Amino acid sequence: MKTATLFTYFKIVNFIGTLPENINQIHVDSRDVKPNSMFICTRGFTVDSHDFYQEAIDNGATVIVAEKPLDIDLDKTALVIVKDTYKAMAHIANKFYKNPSSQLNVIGVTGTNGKTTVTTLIHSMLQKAGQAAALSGTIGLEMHGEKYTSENTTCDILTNQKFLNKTLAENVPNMVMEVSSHGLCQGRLWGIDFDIVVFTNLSQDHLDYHDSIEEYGYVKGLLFAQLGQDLNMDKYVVLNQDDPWFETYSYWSPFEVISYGIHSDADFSAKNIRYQEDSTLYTLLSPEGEYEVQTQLLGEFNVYNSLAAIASLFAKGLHVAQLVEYLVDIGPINGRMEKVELDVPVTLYIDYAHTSDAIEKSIDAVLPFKKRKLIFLVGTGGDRDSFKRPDMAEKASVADYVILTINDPRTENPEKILADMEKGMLHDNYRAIANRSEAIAHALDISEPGDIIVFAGKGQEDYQIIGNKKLPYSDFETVCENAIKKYKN
Ligand SMILES: CC(=O)N[C@H]1[C@@H](OP(=O)(O)OP(=O)(O)OC[C@H]2O[C@@H](n3ccc(=O)[nH]c3=O)[C@H](O)[C@@H]2O)O[C@H](CO)[C@@H](O)[C@@H]1O[C@H](C)C(=O)N[C@@H](C)C(=O)N[C@H](CCC(=O)O)C(=O)O
Ligand SMILES: Nc1ncnc2c1ncn2[C@@H]1O[C@H](COP(=O)(O)OP(=O)(O)OP(=O)(O)O)[C@@H](O)[C@H]1O
Repeated sequence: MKTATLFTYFKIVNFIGTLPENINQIHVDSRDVKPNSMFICTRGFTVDSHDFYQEAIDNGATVIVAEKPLDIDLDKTALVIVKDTYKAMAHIANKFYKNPSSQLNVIGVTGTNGKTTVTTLIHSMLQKAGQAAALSGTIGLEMHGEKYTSENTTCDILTNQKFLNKTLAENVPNMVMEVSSHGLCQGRLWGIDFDIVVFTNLSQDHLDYHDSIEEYGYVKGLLFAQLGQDLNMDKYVVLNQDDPWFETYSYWSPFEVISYGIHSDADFSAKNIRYQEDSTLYTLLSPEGEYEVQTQLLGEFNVYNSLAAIASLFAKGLHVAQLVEYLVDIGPINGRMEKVELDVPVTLYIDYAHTSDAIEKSIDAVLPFKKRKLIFLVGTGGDRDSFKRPDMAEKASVADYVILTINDPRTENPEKILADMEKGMLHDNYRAIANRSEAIAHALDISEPGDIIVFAGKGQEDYQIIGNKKLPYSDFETVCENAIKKYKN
């Protein structure tokens, strides 16, 4: 790629040295730089990578993009000074990777809860419709059945553009992306031309990062504004009409809104919902008529998620009758209200609920078929959003017996995390156990045949972060081991 062509549509403060004719790669981490690369310095939350330019040069960088003059040998490396390296990176990456999103059908899903579920449903349905699709989100990146790990739910600018470029190069026409508020706030989505944007819901989360729930809501709304203003494009906004942010988001974009909901007169709505232990049934009212829907996903929240997925693909031109058929065969989403298939006399679910709203919804999902006790194990993470802890415990108090534990302690004192949660408990029928494996063992130990146990907080994750170490850990394995110990010996 001709280096000079990458610096258009933003102002250069100063060019120093001679630009190489071409560069092979672009990097933001000095440790990853390869010969003849561009290294873009950024002011991060923890470090300022303007401090690592020398390492980048030692690794072969021939162009450094920075916000200030740096003391470098200009014979070998050019220095390009810009006002804002994040914005410059969005422009440079977009050009370097050939603006891939403009040639793809990109669907972005945002909201506090349900992003992974909705993106996975859309991805699965597209594939069933014979349309190849790539996926990016909390579970990682996926294309043609191959999975790649990612650091974040919403990747950084370079990773996004690179993956979109690969999607296009491999003739995959669709990209389904989870869009987090951190991603929007940090501009990780800048340069992505979305076609359909979807909103699940908004409730309290991430208030360690956002100043208020209002700011959090406005940041999420950036996704709708990001559809742009070119009305020659076939673009849609898919919104949950039952959510208080519906009205606000509906005027953030000029593109047509397709609504869904249960308690409102939405374009896609669910009536006559029947909750069962292994499936959920409802009548779907849609612009293409009435359909009986059956899904293996449990609970009212998954009725919303399935409506969001169906409405999004209707926006893309697929027929509702077909979408309803595809849905029947889609199994539970990894670690999201997923039943543990074991021949034991208790019913066990692994869930990823880690906000108070998700905990409420998770409990609501199992109450309709509760025969004996409901034991709810709830965890929260260390070093993150301590405000939500009492609320989470309060919502969990609806269960007959609650076990308070920790998802990832990180560097925070475990006793402090548990004490924060205990403040919200509404009854005394609970135990606080910091060690997650011991907490799970206790849940099974006190269980009796006929009980339901929900293990919330870790979902499918295969690690636990203790201190600064990421250690192998699995709720599935721990639950199975203890269930077998209790009921099979
Ligand atoms: C607080 C936060 O959001 N941090 C994000 C931010 O990292 P940062 O600014 O702290 O990076 P940094 O460590 O200061 O490094 C700055 C730069 O120096 C570079 N560097 C660093 C060291 C070195 O030796 N050489 C070098 O060049 C780094 O590669 C980086 O480019 O930018 C990085 C790249 O985009 C993100 O990976 C990182 O997410 C961290 C890991 C994170 O945990 N973020 C969470 C809060 C988050 O974003 N979560 C949402 C999901 C939320 C949800 O819905 O649950 C998400 O989208 O993942
Ligand atoms: N539509 C919804 N409304 C409320 N709660 C939901 C909804 N969908 C899922 N949940 C709850 O949230 C948990 C996480 O679901 P999911 O992974 O789909 O959300 P997410 O937005 O991707 O979360 P994260 O980005 O933190 O991974 C589920 O296990 C369930 O308890």
